[in-house]
Amino acid sequence: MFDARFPLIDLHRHLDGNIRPQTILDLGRQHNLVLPASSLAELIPHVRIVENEPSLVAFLNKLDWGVKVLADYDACRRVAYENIEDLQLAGIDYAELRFSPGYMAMTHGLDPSAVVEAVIDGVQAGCRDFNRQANLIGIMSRTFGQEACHRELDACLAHADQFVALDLAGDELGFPGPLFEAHFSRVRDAGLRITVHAGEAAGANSIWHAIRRLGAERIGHGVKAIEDPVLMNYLAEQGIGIETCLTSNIQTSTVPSYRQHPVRHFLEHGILACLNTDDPAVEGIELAHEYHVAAPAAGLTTAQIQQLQQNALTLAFLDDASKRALCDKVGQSS
Ligand SMILES: O=c1[nH]cnc2c1ncn2[C@@H]1O[C@H](CO)[C@@H](O)[C@H]1O
Ligand SMILES: [Zn+2]
Repeated sequence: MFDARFPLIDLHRHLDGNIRPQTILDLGRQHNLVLPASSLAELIPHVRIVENEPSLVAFLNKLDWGVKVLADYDACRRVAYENIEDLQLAGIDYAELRFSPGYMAMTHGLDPSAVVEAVIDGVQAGCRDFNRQANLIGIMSRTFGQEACHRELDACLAHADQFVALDLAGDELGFPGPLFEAHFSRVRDAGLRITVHAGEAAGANSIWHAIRRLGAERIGHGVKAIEDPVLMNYLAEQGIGIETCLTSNIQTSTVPSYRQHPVRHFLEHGILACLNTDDPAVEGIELAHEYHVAAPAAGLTTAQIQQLQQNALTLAFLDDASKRALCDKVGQSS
């Protein structure tokens, strides 16, 4: 369904939502941690969605074992490195990998700034070894409150030159955008780009707030934009991107079925929507599934699916020269 002559891009992919079940087992053994299971088959239901969850928060619980095994900085480096190998295995040419250093540091009392360093190190080694291109987006996990998010932001801004953007993720209903205005003012002062998870669990107002008060240029999920025609026009006119994650939206019960997903309306309205994974290991999918299975099931034509692929390049936090270089590299190898 996607065009192999054009770069395959994942702009919304949580590095800490993509920790391999086998790695969870390995790290658990290595550090003598108590896990809910000792075999892969028994572990899977604890770390992967096997049945759609009733809510976003229920879905997010499935990410927890992945970070609970991050007992030291080597473990953080390893999962970052494996994330790049996964890009190669999935045929993804360019990804923006996002992670929450505070969430990764939390269980074993690691220093979030040193977690950032370990992730950068693993990503750089992976990009060399697997001939991939990736940029990093720092996440503030709203679920742990304003103070924790300031500390996460400190850790990211201490390595500001290694990030292209900052994001806000986690429990959108429990911790709404207005709690994080001061944080994003710091992000803007640092000259970083901004994408925000909004309109996933909460409504269209959460998207308006992310754009107007937080400075979002892209919106993660943005499903609820469909409820507000004025917002739909605004997104199209301003070229604000929607990072759509179809399977994730089903698994969190944000939308009842692929067929009822608003992505078709976004495209028909001229909104720059693109297709992404979200948390591939937890969801049990890869980007190819979203293009080949989920997008057709959402009622998209081949032309619309290729539009999604092009929109990802338009929306990437890359300069024009890097975008051209990426196209040239893919064009030459296909
Ligand atoms: O689909 C999602 N919606 C909102 N937050 C998410 C989603 N997937 C992961 N995270 C959140 O991102 C951080 C880890 O990168 C965690 O806070 C996790 O809960
Ligand atoms: Zn996400």
